[in-house]
Amino acid sequence: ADPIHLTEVCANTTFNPNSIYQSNLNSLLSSLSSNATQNLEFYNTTSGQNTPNPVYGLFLCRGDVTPQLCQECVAAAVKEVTKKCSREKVAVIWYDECMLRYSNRSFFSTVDEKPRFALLNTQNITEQEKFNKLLAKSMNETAAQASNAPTGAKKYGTKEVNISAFQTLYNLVQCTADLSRNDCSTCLQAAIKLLPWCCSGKQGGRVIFPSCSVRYELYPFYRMEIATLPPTTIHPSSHTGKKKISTTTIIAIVVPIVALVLVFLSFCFLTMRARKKSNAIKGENFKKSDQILNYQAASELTTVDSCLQFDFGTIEAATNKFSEDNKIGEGGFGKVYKGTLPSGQVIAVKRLWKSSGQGVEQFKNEVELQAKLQHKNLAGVLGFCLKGEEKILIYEFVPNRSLDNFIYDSKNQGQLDWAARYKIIGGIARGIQYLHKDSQLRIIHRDLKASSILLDADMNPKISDFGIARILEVDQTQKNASRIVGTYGYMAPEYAMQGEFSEKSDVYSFGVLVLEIITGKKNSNFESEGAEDLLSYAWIHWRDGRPLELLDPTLGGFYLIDEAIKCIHVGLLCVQKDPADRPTMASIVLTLSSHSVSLPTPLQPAFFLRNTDQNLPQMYMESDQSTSMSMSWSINDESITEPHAR
Ligand SMILES: Nc1ncnc2c1ncn2[C@@H]1O[C@H](COP(=O)(O)OP(=O)(O)OP(=O)(O)O)[C@@H](O)[C@H]1O
Repeated sequence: ADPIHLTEVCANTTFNPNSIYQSNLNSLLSSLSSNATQNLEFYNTTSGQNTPNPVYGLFLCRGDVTPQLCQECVAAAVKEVTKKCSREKVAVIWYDECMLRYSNRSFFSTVDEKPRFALLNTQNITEQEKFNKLLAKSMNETAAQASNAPTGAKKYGTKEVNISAFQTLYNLVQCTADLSRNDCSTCLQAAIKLLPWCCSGKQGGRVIFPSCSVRYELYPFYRMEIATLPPTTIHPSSHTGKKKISTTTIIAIVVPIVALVLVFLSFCFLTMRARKKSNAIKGENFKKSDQILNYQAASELTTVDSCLQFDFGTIEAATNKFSEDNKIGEGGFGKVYKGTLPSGQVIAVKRLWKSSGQGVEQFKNEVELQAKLQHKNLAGVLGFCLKGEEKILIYEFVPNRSLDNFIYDSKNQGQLDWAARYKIIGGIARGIQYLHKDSQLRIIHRDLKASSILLDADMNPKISDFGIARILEVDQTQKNASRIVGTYGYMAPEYAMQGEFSEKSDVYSFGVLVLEIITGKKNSNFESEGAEDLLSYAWIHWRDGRPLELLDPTLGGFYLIDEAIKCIHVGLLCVQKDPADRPTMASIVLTLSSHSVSLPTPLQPAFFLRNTDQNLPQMYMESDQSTSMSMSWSINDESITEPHAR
């Protein structure tokens, strides 16, 4: 079988064609290829050591692959990396069976945990708690076994553990052979720690670093006969004992396993064929392995710092030194500038206020995770930039400004006819659904509002700031856990009062947005006869059987009645006081896209945060002016623990 390509990362420092670096790299790659034919499974070398631009490189084959497969894998890796990273000085490419990397810096005998990525098997496990314990224990034992080999020896370990009479857990760990015992152990521990993060509750998972990797499955994915041999260079006297154990175990374990594996493989093969088309996987690089292994890319962290980290000088140049002419807005988190990269790509640059004290590593990690979230209705994160205390986020530029510029502005309202508004509502719903359920990270936006919905050239909505609460909060200590990010008029009562946020608090904000989009009225600063806020106003019209009177007069009576009623109905259901009475985003998306869906009757919504309510904590009254802010409050503040919703 052909080697299975997983992914590669090319860093953004480049070399010139026909340079010394290029010729050193060429000889490095040919030396790696030829050493793979010498039956070596690990080889590191430096090319051009006496030139100003040496290149350091290595390959590592998985501990159980045959010399021939190792050789084929390295050859494929050389070919592919030359194509994919043709000008980059630093690259790493991973296959199922091998990895190859090179750099302009010497990385031998050092632990590198980045770039890294994870893959998970989409099947769930039962009895998660018991499984997690078993996995942690067996992984640690396998890691200890592999890292025990001395520097230069093969650092590879596998372990099979019975979960039940019918199920076995298979573990595999490996380090590059140049690592010391301690370094290998450190690297494997770091990778094992990430398993719950990527693959909790799943039947298989792997975390892959340049210096080591770990993987587990409920089926044998490595060659058992080689895998059961201990590392060749250590403890030769223990070979016989181990072999005896394996011989007796083989009879008891391997026979049923082989039968199970055959059943499993036939199942996989059939499933794979059936799903081949529908099983669309995010991330081109993972398609092949996903199809073959029924795998789904998990938060595929192709995260090399240099890929996502922009140089401060580049951003300064792109924004004309953060000039006022380039400033496009200012929000609760910082000023936003339009910028143009040397490649011509237009970007939005958010220069965060300097107040936050979060750690750089966690900031980076969070941005890296979020950069992987890709959806038509999200304003994507492209990267970040750090300098001293400066923290800057870089987004794709969305040209048509934010929704608030259209829905509340009497001059622009007319530009949004009914079809445009319905498309915007549907797009926002799909974007939130993706954040809640479909992305590998479960993200609760916490600050949905008209100004966080940007519009592209075709007036498609793109949700912005979707992970900013996480980016700014990731490293906050638990004692400060009640920090609130949110905006007056859009916050669900339980979130504003008790700091409890969930998917359902986003649903509440979505409901407010829907009502604003169709009425052209703002929930905060609401001015209208007969009601004190937009939600009461909508409810009264609904209750009195006059819902269509709610619609924005600038629509001029042109709308589809069914769609308009559906939007009002959904909007009112979303702003119910009890989160359990609010629909999920998935059911909202379904409702908006179907013709006949029966919905429950809405009750009177939660009326909350009205200017006249004297019982409200003072900070909310203040927040009316600043529209959005991060607020910390004391958990013990009595005024907050009393609910005030009517
Ligand atoms: N990716 C982007 N593309 C184009 N314009 C953007 C982008 N992100 C933000 N903007 C513009 O910058 C303005 C300020 O954005 P920002 O997200 O900082 O604040 P906000 O959403 O208005 O308020 P807050 O941050 O307080 O929630 C927005 O109104 C929008 O017009």
